[in-house]
Amino acid sequence: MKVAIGADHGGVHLKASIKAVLDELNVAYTDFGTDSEASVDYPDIAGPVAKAVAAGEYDRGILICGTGIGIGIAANKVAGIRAALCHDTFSAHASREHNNANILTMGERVIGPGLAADIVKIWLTTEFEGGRHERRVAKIAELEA
Ligand SMILES: O=C(CO)[C@H](O)[C@H](O)[C@H](O)COP(=O)(O)O
Repeated sequence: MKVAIGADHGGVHLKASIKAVLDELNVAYTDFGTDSEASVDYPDIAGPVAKAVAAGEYDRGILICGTGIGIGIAANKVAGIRAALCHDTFSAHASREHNNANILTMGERVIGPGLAADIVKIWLTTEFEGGRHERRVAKIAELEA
């Protein structure tokens, strides 16, 4: 599993703690920045991560901003991306089983590193269930056409 990870200035600290979780899990990742609290625009981080995931260069993406909202909205503009905002473990599980989410978004100004670590672990290890969900995800792709 290869993960692309990125954050705007509102998510740099949570990104650092999630990278430690990925290290602990022996999950390979590339950090697309940003690396300081200097203000950046979240679409400039979401775009490269989302395009790399959509191109198949990475299996999954993790994007963090202050809320997880803007960076997810931006990522979902890229065809093939199903970015899911998850601030609880139930949603993390369901976003994989039901939606086959390929990008996880979170907000550093919303949750702490402990819950975020649990969410990441669940999100990375939960498989897509397929079946009736396959049909629904295919209909999402039709909306992109
Ligand atoms: O949460 C975000 C977007 O949904 C981003 O982290 C932005 O940084 C947020 O809008 C806050 O912006 P600010 O320039 O740090 O006030």
